[in-house]
Amino acid sequence: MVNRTVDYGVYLVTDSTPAVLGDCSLTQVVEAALRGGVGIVQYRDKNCSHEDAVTTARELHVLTKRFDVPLLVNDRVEVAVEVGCEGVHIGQDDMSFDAARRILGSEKIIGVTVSCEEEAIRACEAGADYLGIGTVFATQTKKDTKSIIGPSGVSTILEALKESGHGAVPTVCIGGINNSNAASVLAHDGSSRKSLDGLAVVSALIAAPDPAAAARQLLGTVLTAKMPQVVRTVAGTTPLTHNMTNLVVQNFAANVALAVGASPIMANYAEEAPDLAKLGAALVINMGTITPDGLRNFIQALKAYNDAGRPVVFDPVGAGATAVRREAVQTLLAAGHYAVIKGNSSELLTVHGGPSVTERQRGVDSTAVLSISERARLARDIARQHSCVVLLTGPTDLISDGRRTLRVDNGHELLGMVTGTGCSLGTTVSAMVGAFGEDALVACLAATVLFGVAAEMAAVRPEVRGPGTFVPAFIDELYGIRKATTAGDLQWLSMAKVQVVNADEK
Ligand SMILES: Nc1ncnc2c1ncn2[C@@H]1O[C@H](COP(=O)(O)OP(=O)(O)OP(=O)(O)O)[C@@H](O)[C@H]1O
Ligand SMILES: Cc1ncsc1CCO
Repeated sequence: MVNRTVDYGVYLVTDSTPAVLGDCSLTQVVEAALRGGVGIVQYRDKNCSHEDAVTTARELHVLTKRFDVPLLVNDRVEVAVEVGCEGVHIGQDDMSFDAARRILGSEKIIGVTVSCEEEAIRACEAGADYLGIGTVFATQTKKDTKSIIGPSGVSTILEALKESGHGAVPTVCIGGINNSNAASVLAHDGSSRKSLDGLAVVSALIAAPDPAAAARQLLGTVLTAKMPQVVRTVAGTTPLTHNMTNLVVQNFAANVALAVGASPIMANYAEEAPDLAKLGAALVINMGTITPDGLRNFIQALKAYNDAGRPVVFDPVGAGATAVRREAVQTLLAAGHYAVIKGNSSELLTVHGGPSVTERQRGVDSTAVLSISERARLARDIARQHSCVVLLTGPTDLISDGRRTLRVDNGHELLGMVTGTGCSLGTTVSAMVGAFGEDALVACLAATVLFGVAAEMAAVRPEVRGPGTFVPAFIDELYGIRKATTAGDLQWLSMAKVQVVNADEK
């Protein structure tokens, strides 16, 4: 079993046949798809010579390494060995799993195609690193399909995996998935108790006129479909959120945490941090009402959480407003690692720019005027700089882990008229990242969309006449969405406005 985090969200399987690739270059198409957010690539060519397969796989491996994405080879284990790529994918009629494992060793990824419950359970028992479940729909590229299982067949297999204790094995489904049917395939799997980790596609990317755009669209669909799982996990595990936060928002942030199903503790004394981290908490460091004593406590608590391997969310409130805050930001950034850095544009310009930045915030609200693309780039660059997820708030929120960058267009202007909505979003993010550590980007996305949709629902309630009446309605809607999600009602998901963006676009 390999010990690395693989993003199975959008899984590209190559096809070099003229009917699919046309006269395009395979490496160019794969590069575009990687730019669009593909998280894993499988090189599949059943017909070419060993030498040609090795040459192509080597070219692809140079590319995938640049994107820090694993490359697998379909069936041809000897090609994978020669190229030194990250693993193989084998079908039921290919080399046996045990033989492949013996040749490749324990560090390589081995995925297996399965089309029924028995095959799925057998592959998991043998030690498969992930399963490709299919064929979902009949396709031009795979006419030799034993069985077309449809979305309901996928659900049956997922259910069987859960029942047999293999719920943790990652799964993708494959066969005729494209941007028109992806959402419904994922929605179908939502009824099962184990969710798909991603979608494997061939023609939807290889034959797409713009593979990068097609990959972005697919990724947006996959990430959106994962949000209910985050909300359910928080509701089901009641994660502890340890807030070292400002004097203004203590009560509001604690009530928001309760509404989303988390357990808040507002504790500013760092001596408590090791114990709380041991209890599985996630920490929020919010410097809204910073003091010298507060700063010392932040640093000590940050170290305790880093030592315990528990996530920390940094909310550099008012970062650009005063010299004291600008210096505190630098001190806190240098003191340890954050899972998430969140803030408005002014705050994150200061985080990015260091002490010489020209951004001068007038208070805790943002005064920066940046375009959406500038904000996307800012979020992406800070994420890379600090190896974390960045959540840049405002009327449009931008979220990036340095590789995938998303915009969320949910929310309501009343959120900007109430103090502490950004801070309580930080608290919510900590609960979501604390409960759903496998993908902090998805956790941030779920928190942000949940906030935005709850605000939209609250704003249209008849009793809401302004910021004062908005606050209790907003808390009620957060609670309502949590309750609906755990009861299987995902109507709120249709209100989500999520798009994967190209952070390189000027
Ligand atoms: N005009 C707006 N329209 C829609 N949503 C908004 C608007 N302004 C803010 N939001 C939402 O409000 C939340 C908080 O973002 P904001 O940028 O106001 O944080 P902040 O400045 O850190 O707030 P605070 O300092 O009050 O805690 C986010 O979910 C964001 O999407
Ligand atoms: C108004 C205010 N002042 C310091 S922190 C805070 C809460 C919103 O950021």
